[in-house]
Amino acid sequence: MAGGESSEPLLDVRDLTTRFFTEEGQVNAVESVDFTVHDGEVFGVVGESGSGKSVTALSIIDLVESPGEIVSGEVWYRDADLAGEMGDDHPDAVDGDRVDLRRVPPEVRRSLRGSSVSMIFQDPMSSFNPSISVGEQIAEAVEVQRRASANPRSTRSRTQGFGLGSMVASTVIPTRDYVGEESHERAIELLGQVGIPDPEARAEEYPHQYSGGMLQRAMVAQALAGEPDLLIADEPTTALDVTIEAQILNLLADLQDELDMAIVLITHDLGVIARTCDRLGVMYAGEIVEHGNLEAVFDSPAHPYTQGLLGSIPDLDDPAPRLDPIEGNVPSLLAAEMDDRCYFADRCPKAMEECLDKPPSFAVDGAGVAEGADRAEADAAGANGAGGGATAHTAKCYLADHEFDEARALSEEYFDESNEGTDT
Ligand SMILES: Nc1ncnc2c1ncn2[C@@H]1O[C@H](COP(=O)(O)OP(=O)(O)OP(=O)(O)O)[C@@H](O)[C@H]1O
Ligand code: NI
Repeated sequence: MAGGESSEPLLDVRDLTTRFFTEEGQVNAVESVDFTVHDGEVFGVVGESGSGKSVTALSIIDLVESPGEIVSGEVWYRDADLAGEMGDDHPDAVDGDRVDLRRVPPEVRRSLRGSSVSMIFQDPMSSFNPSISVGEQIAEAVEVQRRASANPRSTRSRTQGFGLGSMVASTVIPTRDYVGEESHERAIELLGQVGIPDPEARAEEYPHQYSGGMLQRAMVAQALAGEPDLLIADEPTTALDVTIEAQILNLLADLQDELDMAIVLITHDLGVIARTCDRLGVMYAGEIVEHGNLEAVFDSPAHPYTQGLLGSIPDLDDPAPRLDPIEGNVPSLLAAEMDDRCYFADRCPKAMEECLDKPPSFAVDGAGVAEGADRAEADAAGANGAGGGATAHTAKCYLADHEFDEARALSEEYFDESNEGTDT
């Protein structure tokens, strides 16, 4: 490979599948999800409630809780140092300067949390202890990362070079006595960086003394403590009013620029996607059903679900309208109730007989994937070092690559009849 900046993605998620094994049955929350995130870019994940956005995020950083389980998939993360450390003991987890986080020991995955990949959530209260001052908690996060980066990550050097005691101390949140002055100073600096006025004084305050927007900023500061390369933000502005939302989105954009951090931004709001993202994946029923760069997906959406979502925000400059999605219901993700067909077919105005088979991922015609000599041009045009794969516009929909044929359309009654029992 030529020198210069790596064209390999920072994160490459392949065939990720996560299920919950509940008493009611198996829930297919995330089904064979593929996407990449490149250095310094914002990748958006959009979809209705229950489509699998949060479970996708939690799967990447290995925070899925029982009865959930990641049943298959690869999560390739580019980190040359880590790849070097893992090479001897876990050769199958390493490919060049990338590491499959699914194939390294769990303690190695844990050690990356905060320092390489950080996550912020909709509810900042969930990230803070109400009885400890905000500054103290951010200082703790700084301290934890400081210790973690002072210790080599690999299991071998950990078990050989350090006793079990120091290994535990480095992974458990230190008590306040351990938090050094430097970490406190850094915490105040971070609060200032995320736009908290008078950070020195505000650091002393407790979470309940912060407004929602301020606490959201503080959570961002906490997530930045380990200087991550990738920030996963799950609906970070959903609970906020429009003005504060805009401020937080601007803050994330500034930080991303300043720190050259990549962001995965999860939202159900296409207006937020339009304002912030370079590329996006549209999720429906646990799958990414359309994927491409912002212009491609917004200008020529291929999946009728995406078309429906976009139809519900007629004016992108007016952030007010909420998604009022397509008629019908999000399907049950219980495996026993899922038919082996396009999951959107029963809500789709253009469903055809072909949609009774599960659609593969089609390249949307005329976009993203160029032929022959144009290919190199298309790759070169894919900025940010993104290759053809990253710029490709794809959709899991027969119509992405075929004309709608009235003669093969499924009548509306088709699904009503096959859903008998739900009617009165
Ligand atoms: N702990 C759990 N036990 C069982 N099922 C779960 C659990 N957590 C999530 N699920 C299921 O996984 C599916 C995907 O949920 P997820 O939270 O990822 O959706 P989402 O797209 O983030 O929705 P929202 O916009 O409401 O946050 C849903 O069907 C949900 O019911
Ligand atoms: Ni969610």
